[in-house]
Amino acid sequence: MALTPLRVGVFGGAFDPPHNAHLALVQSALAQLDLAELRIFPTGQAWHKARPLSAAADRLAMARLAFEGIEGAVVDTREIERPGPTYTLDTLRELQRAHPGVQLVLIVGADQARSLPRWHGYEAILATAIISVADRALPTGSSGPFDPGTLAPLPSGARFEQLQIQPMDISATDIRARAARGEDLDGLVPAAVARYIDRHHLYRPA
Ligand SMILES: Nc1ncnc2c1ncn2[C@@H]1O[C@H](COP(=O)(O)OP(=O)(O)OP(=O)(O)O)[C@@H](O)[C@H]1O
Ligand SMILES: O=C(O)c1ccc[n+]([C@@H]2O[C@H](COP(=O)([O-])O)[C@@H](O)[C@H]2O)c1
Repeated sequence: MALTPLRVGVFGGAFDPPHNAHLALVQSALAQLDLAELRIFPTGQAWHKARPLSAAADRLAMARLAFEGIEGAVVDTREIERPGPTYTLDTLRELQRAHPGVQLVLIVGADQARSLPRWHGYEAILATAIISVADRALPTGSSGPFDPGTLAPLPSGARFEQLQIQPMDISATDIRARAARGEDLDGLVPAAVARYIDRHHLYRPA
């Protein structure tokens, strides 16, 4: 009888800063996706983002404050430690080598799911991991469910799962702008992250 492989969740992000929608996503993934654990990867060098990220040490410290109290969630430093541009495929391959036989479940918001064909090694990623997609509220207020059929090309054998979360109109971009104006971040980031941003004067104009 074939044993069902253990499922390990993979959730990456700039986390500049981590916010309450990230937290909801992590909690929903652990509740819904039958994961042995969920590994969270602050990005090293985000080749796909135009703006430079905040220091890795700050993003890592905030990710630890945001996620490490959650049972089953583990903050993983390997993308920050790996030199060169951060490619998710490298992370998936490293995890496969370290934990042969596990089923990797890559968790993304709908915006990132739609951009998957532009990711490095797109077809290999879809051959390696199940993609679990959380809907993301669009800034206009509309929230379109992600449809894998709209991905072109869609490799045969690609597997998708939907992750149910309450759509939350929260983005790190908006939080950085609010912090720059000296506004309160209550309800947008965990309290410990808000204190870290304040103490380290993150996102303030120079
Ligand atoms: N409000 C949200 N709802 C659903 N998914 C989200 C939300 N915010 C971020 N995500 C997902 O979390 C992952 C990491 O996101 P990231 O750290 O880039 O946050 P962000 O808010 O999108 O940041 P930025 O505004 O700086 O681009 C991505 O897969 C993204 O789709
Ligand atoms: O590997 C890639 O080519 C790739 C392209 C775009 C995004 N990603 C990953 O997707 C995750 C979410 O990206 P972002 O921009 O929302 O922080 C993060 O872990 C990125 O490293 C990865």
